[in-house]
Amino acid sequence: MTLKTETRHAIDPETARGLDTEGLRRHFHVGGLFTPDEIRLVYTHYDRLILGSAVPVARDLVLDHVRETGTPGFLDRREAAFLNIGDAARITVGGKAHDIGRGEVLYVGMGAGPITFSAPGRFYILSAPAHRSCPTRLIRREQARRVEMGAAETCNQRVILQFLHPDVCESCQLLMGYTQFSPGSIWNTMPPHTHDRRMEAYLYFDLAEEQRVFHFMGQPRQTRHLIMANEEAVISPPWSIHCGAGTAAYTFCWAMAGDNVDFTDMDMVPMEALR
Ligand SMILES: O=C[C@H](O)[C@@H](O)CC(=O)C(=O)O
Ligand SMILES: [Zn+2]
Repeated sequence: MTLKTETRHAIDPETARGLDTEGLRRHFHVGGLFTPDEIRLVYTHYDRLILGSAVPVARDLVLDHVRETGTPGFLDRREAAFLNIGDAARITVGGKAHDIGRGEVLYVGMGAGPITFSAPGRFYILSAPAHRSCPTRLIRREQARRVEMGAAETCNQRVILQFLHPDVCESCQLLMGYTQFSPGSIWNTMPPHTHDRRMEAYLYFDLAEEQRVFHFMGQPRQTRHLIMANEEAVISPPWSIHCGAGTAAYTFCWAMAGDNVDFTDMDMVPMEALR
């Protein structure tokens, strides 16, 4: 079987407060992605966002029927985005081939049909329910919206590349992109924020094997941490902050689903409010 799907239920912040490390990881940390010749999906009950991976090596991988969605085809009532974190490869959707380089994103609209992933791509999968069909589109790095943030003195100089963003590519509710650091900068999203209107998921990648990112979550006055290795993901509930510091440089893909697609709609948490 080349498709493995796991379900994560949504939990409330009071329940999350009482969890130990293992419990927090069971609910919010996602390991085991990027297994060769498999499609792995995590169906979350946070805005029904699905995240996962497809790593075709010896053969093409096809994403079509996923029992958890209750529809004959995966994209019948959903939209998706695929980020290639591997070498240049091909994704075929509805008979059309898209050559997708490293760091590029393919947006696929509702109803586009089965998706075929070809080697040597290493694909991060994101999908959310959709209510209409937006055009399928390959987005190159230079087409993404660039937002420069932070400073070297605060170890958080970084560029946010926004791919699924209203100014770049139309979607129903998926907003996504990735953030890359300048050498010596390791802090993402500090000071942090919440956005109760949208959940978020992070995938940490381009992190050296022996390095880790300390990812922070929880309500602003009840913070917890999760230790993340390369190519591991974390689910951020709408009530949670999401930020992190690495022991070395890394890149992370952020993705959101929910009530709006306004990237700047955040409730900033001043550092003095954190506990
Ligand atoms: O809601 C937005 C997300 O948390 C991320 O885009 C933040 C981020 O990439 C960063 O500050 O580096
Ligand atoms: Zn956020």
